[in-house]
Amino acid sequence: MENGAAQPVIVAIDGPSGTGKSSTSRAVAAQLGLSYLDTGAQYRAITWWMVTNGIDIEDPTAIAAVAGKPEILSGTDPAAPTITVDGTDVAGPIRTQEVTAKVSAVSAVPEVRARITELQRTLAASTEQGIVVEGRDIGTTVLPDADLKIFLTASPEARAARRSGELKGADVRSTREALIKRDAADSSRKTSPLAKADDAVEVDTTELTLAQVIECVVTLVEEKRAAK
Ligand SMILES: Nc1ncnc2c1ncn2[C@@H]1O[C@H](COP(=O)(O)OP(=O)(O)O)[C@@H](O)[C@H]1O
Ligand SMILES: Nc1ccn([C@@H]2O[C@H](COP(=O)(O)OP(=O)(O)O)[C@@H](O)[C@H]2O)c(=O)n1
Repeated sequence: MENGAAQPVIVAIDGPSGTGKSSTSRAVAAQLGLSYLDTGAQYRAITWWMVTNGIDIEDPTAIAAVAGKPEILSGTDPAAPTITVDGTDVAGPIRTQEVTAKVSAVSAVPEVRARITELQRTLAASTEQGIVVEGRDIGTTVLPDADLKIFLTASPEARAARRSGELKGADVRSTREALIKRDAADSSRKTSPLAKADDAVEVDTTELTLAQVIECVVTLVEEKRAAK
């Protein structure tokens, strides 16, 4: 057993859309008494602000010029995560098809990434028990010294089926095409693309239930905690 207070544990969970990052990260954080940060929600929030303020999404220079303007706040309680922009609750508006279609272009702009990465590092450094941070570049760029890095994968078919199950009325084929397009944009951008860190544990969730993925990650975190 360790002496004194336990060291905070930092967990990075990355992977493409629909692999189970959000559901797994939230549940793991809740079970282990850790904070939870959905970094995709932050990129969606800044994209929502750009759209709402009429910024041309095709113009990286215009995006860069205003990247510092919106104040983005993330609440990290896994039981009730929150996201606000300049004091407005944007949890609903950031999930629209319009924001989803535009988020990859906005999040590819280096000034946007620098801004959001700083917010993420500040939040991670301020937790007492530790935090589960999920996204695309957490293990590679945001928190390269994380105690545990997980990279979730799943077949495009499984991911599309999961996503279209959420978006009522969306057909699996067009959801699959949109996912593949977003993966390609996120993986090919110059600044911190979607990538597996060399020291990440890869978990293919295609044939696993959500409960099995959660259990697998909880076990890995507990092992890391015990070794600290
Ligand atoms: N292993 C799994 N098996 C079946 N459904 C899953 C699994 N993991 C997640 N889901 C479901 O798939 C959807 C997308 O999961 P989510 O956690 O939002 O993925 P991501 O954050 O990677 O985009 C959710 O409805 C979730 O409940
Ligand atoms: N760490 C991160 C997280 C998200 N993102 C961007 O934000 C988008 C939305 O992320 P998300 O996690 O909400 O996406 P879903 O997988 O939930 O659909 C991604 O497609 C990326 O363009 C990023 O660039 N870096």
